Amino acid sequence: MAMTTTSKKQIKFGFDFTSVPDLVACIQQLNNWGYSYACIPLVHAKLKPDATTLDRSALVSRADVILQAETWNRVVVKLSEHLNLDLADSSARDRDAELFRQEVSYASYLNVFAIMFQLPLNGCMPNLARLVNVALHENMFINFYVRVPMTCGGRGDNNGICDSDDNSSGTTDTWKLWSAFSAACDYHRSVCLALELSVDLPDQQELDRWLGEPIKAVIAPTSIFLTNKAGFPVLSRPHQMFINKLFDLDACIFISGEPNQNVKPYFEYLSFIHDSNKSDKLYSYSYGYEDLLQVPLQPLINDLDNNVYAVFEQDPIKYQQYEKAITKALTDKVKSGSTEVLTVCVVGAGRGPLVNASLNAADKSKVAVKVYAIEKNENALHVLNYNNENYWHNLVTVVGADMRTWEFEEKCDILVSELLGSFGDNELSPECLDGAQKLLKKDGVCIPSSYTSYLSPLQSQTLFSNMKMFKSNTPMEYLHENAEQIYVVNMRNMYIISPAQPLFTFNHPRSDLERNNNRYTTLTFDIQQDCILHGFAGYFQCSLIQGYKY
Ligand SMILES: C[S@@+](CC[C@H](N)C(=O)[O-])C[C@H]1O[C@@H](n2cnc3c(N)ncnc32)[C@H](O)[C@@H]1O
Repeated sequence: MAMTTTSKKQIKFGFDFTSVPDLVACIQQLNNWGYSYACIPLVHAKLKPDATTLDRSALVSRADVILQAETWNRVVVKLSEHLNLDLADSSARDRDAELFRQEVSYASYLNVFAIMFQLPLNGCMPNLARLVNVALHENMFINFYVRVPMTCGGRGDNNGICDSDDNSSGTTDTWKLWSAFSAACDYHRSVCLALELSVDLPDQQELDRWLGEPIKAVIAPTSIFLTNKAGFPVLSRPHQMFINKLFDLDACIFISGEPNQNVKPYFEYLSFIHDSNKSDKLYSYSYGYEDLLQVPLQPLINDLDNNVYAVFEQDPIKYQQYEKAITKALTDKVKSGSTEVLTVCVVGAGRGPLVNASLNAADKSKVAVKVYAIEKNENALHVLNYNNENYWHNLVTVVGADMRTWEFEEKCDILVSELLGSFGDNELSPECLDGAQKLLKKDGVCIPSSYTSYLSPLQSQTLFSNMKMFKSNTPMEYLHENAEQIYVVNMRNMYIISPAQPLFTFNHPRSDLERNNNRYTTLTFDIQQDCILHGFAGYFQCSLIQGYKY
């Protein structure tokens, strides 16, 4: 595929042809412009829109052999616009249903990239949804792109289409129409959104809400572009900002306009704004893992392997912050009059990055320390012993034990750990540290000293579909089990419905060790607009030592 390659990711570009008298010439033109994908009507222009014949063998599309199979894989075909599957007249409805079946069947035979159709803006679509479900049931490899204008006046020149006589729902909110349709298709992962951008963008909230939808294609009409002084197409600032967010979703961007105009500059301009968008280091690090659900680790029950430790150790920020926090704790102790050798216990030491941080901190603060590394994973102990001999000059005491039950004659001044899950306490840090607190002197310091989990309501059809399919290919089979599970995920295709609120806070050391760690609370969120609650997004904030957060 001829796609734009940048250090960040590839963008897919295409052109949306309104009619294609000569398909080979059209694909040639596409290549000349540097676009990769073609969006074309499936049915040849020779077939008049009002044709009623069911025998379209000579008319449907073109013989598939005129294009190579891999070229068809880069084609999105548009179903006939005149099909109306929800007509009251049953014979006309049945005729259109048969034409729909034929077109979908032929598109599926061609192995096209996707099948596109317009969502009826009168809100009348139950039979369309039924036929889409039937088609998906019969052919699991097809993808439907449902073309929806982001605002009601956004579909080409058909301004005010929602006000037409057959407007049965009376709604002008195209998001609601899409949402109802997608629910009628049970949020099937092969029913995706082709969002048509409008000249006037809706307000920020509505824009953000679209980002929670499975947008796989974006139709950018040439009419949304402005012309700069040099005569080249440019986008307004709000359009630029929105399209940059769409690039992140990996959607294919289709320019739509007159094919006889020079459309190459549109593609060049969009590539330019994509490349000038400042690159996000973390994003490129996690590229390919967006919206991928993973079950959180349970390092207390399961012993981690070396790959997992290696991933932890790549964190560019965390260990620097720990080193700073341990340095502060050591200097604070010395300032407060302590002259003896200070004892640092690293509990859950893994392969030793926090031991390194402790030794570095001792060097920096010029405080004499005695370091203990406590780890219950017997395999990680080999690495700790190796590091001790080869790098730590045998200055560290390596202990194979569970921190909750280890008997320690002395007490330590500083208890260092990193037992936090993505939601704070979900890897049982509070329970482990409560058990380890007996290792700490009365005036000892815990690093981290506290952490708080945060929660916000979330709309994301993509995450919801991924959740449904997590344990099986049959969405219903494990639905409830899957829905009760928490996941670690790098979220991209989502909309945060309301800002996050703090949930549970844990402090260390605790004065009320007799209290268990069960927590229950209720949060109330202020919701500004209609949306679908698919789940909750959680994260945590941690204070290593007062004044330090990561
Ligand atoms: C999230 S890992 C962090 C490892 C290391 N500190 C790092 O930053 O790479 C947590 C470690 O704590 C260990 N661990 C968990 N619970 C423990 C317990 N109760 N006693 C001792 N070690 C424990 C696990 O085996 C694992 O090595």
